[in-house]
Amino acid sequence: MNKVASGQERLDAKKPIRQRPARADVEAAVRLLIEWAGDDPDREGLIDTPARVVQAYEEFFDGYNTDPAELLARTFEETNDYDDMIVLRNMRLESHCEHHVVPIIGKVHVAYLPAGRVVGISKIARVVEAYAKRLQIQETLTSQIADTIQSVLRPRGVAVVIEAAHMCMTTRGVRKPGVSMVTRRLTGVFRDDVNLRQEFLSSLPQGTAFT
Ligand SMILES: Nc1nc2c(ncn2[C@@H]2O[C@H](COP(=O)(O)OP(=O)(O)OP(=O)(O)O)[C@@H](O)[C@H]2O)c(=O)[nH]1
Ligand SMILES: [Zn+2]
Repeated sequence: MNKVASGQERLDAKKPIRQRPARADVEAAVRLLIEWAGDDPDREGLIDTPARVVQAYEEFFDGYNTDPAELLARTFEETNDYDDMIVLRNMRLESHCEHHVVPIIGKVHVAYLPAGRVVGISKIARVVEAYAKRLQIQETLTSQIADTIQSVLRPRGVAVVIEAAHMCMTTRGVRKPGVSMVTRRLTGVFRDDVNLRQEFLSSLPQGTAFT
């Protein structure tokens, strides 16, 4: 098992990153937002909405409760010299933009080249979730996923590509539906070896962010 954090760091990771405000205060804040929208928070259809929104936030932002590095702590020695690319394509991305707190919906593709040890594939998807379920910008999300896998698993290289639609651009503001943003982070051999990088990038499905 890789060493990923000291005992104290591990204990800290189980706590939320920040002290949370009281639930009642947050529900009161949602009431205010309903009034700001122009509606009556006491009408029947809205009376339970503050509680629902607070609960939804617990789901949307559950990533703050998880230490992504810890998720990769259990690795398996690969004894048959498997040394080629391992690719997880088409992981659905559901995140929220840190500027407007509206959804970012897309796809995440992750590849790594192992150096003796491999990780359970679901753990890669869990790392994606742990960072996606936070307030994000796409560039940061992309880098965090790649850099965590690189620093904990220490493979020969990691490649992360994200293609996503930002609701802050499609449903408000500039209102450009159909636009997707593509970001990528390459480490190790994926950064240095043009052919390898090309092999990975050309294996990715194109234009799939909205499905
Ligand atoms: N680079 C980057 N920008 C993002 C991301 N998500 C949203 N944005 C942009 O963040 C910017 C915030 O700009 P501001 O001028 O501060 O906010 P705003 O007045 O609401 O901007 P508009 O969306 O243009 O109306 C906007 O251009 C968004 O499109 C992201 O993941 N990465
Ligand atoms: Zn936004």
